[in-house]
Amino acid sequence: MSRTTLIHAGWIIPMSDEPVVLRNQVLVLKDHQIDAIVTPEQAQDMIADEVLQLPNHVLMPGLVNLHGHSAMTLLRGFADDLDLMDWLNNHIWPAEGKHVSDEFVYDGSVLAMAEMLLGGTTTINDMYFYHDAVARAGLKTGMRTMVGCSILEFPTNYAQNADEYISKSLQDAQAYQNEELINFVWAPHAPYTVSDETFKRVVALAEEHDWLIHCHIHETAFEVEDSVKQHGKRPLQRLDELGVLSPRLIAAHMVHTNEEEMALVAKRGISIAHNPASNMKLASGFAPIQAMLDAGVNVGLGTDGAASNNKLDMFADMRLGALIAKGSTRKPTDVKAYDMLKMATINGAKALHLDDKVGTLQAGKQADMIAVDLSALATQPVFDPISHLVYAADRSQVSHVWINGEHLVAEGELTRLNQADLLANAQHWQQKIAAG
Ligand SMILES: CSC[C@H]1O[C@@H](n2cnc3c(O)ncnc32)[C@H](O)[C@@H]1O
Ligand SMILES: [Zn+2]
Repeated sequence: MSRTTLIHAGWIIPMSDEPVVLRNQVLVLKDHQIDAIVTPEQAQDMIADEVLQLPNHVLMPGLVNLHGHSAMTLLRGFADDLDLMDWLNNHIWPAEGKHVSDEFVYDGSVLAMAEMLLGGTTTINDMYFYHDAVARAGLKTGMRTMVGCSILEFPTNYAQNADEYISKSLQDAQAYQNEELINFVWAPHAPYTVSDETFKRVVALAEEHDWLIHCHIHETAFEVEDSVKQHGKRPLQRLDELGVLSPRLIAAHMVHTNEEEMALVAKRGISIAHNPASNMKLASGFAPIQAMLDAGVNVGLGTDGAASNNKLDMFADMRLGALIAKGSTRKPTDVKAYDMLKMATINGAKALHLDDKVGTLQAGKQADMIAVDLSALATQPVFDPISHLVYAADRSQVSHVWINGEHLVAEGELTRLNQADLLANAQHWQQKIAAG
């Protein structure tokens, strides 16, 4: 039987191309889908199973976290104040070698997804090991999950070599073929950990299985310089020659990108996942986001993992991303509030080829949406809700979250998950990891 909910919202921001703010309108939610946006007068004649009054709230599409490693919540605060290669080689990879297992990934991913849901994230583009555990966490929490199947040339607890990463990924994906909210993506880790031969295989497999590709690219100056030493070319050029650059690719970071490369990225139709907090914390540098947008590149927003951010807070990263874009170029008009809001919603959906389903509030789309309560003192008065969402609001102001029409956060509380269980589990892992 079909179920209708009428949501009366103070402001509705559908995230169309131009900044549109609808005042005091009603969104009609029918089962999994957005049915219409109507006036309160039109809504009066409608029969509904539920009516929600959200007079001080913005209703908008859910946030799309375009780059993350969910399970790394269990390593949050484990190694701070280091640059990327020191952090990975001397701290994170040894710790992952000791602790990462199916259980670690499931528990860490559920914790991450709970944190993200409470903060208004409705899609995560993940990249980690033990893909079945990530997919199970997505099903448990109700999060729309892109399960990134990592591939490296060296052994980890999950697999011994590229062949094994690939065969396990294909096997893991089989069980989830009919799950609406779970999709699988190839995730070759980075140009410095994946060989030419494996990249070529990934391109062929992506075409064969119609999967996207998600890869860390040009994250640090060291990565680019080292590639020039090892291969005689910058990573992007190497990947272009290997056929990796296409609209299937989501390039995480692209901090060190020159003008020629931006033009190539635009020409190849690649999307970029910008991770401002992780780039600042690992001291990787400032990605030239406005220049990329000007070049016509689709740029989305990501948190990266909780071990390098250390929050999974898209509101914090929208604010940080918009501020550092201006500070780094000394141009106040760079990455305006609405540009950033697009990055965190529709641009992310486009990168994941999900924009026919989510990313905007439009009739016929799946209902991935959030309500943000602006009645807090910190977001008063309201001249422009778009400004507040990017520059003033906090994730704690997210009051309601729906994914595919399911109400997963209501009045700021998780509806499916028990917070006390999540806390107990996090403490269990803290003790285990601290014991070495
Ligand atoms: C194969 S994906 C998981 C792999 O990536 C590591 N990782 C986490 N954050 C970053 C980053 O910003 N750059 C490069 N690699 C990263 C993570 O620890 C896993 O080993
Ligand atoms: Zn990453």
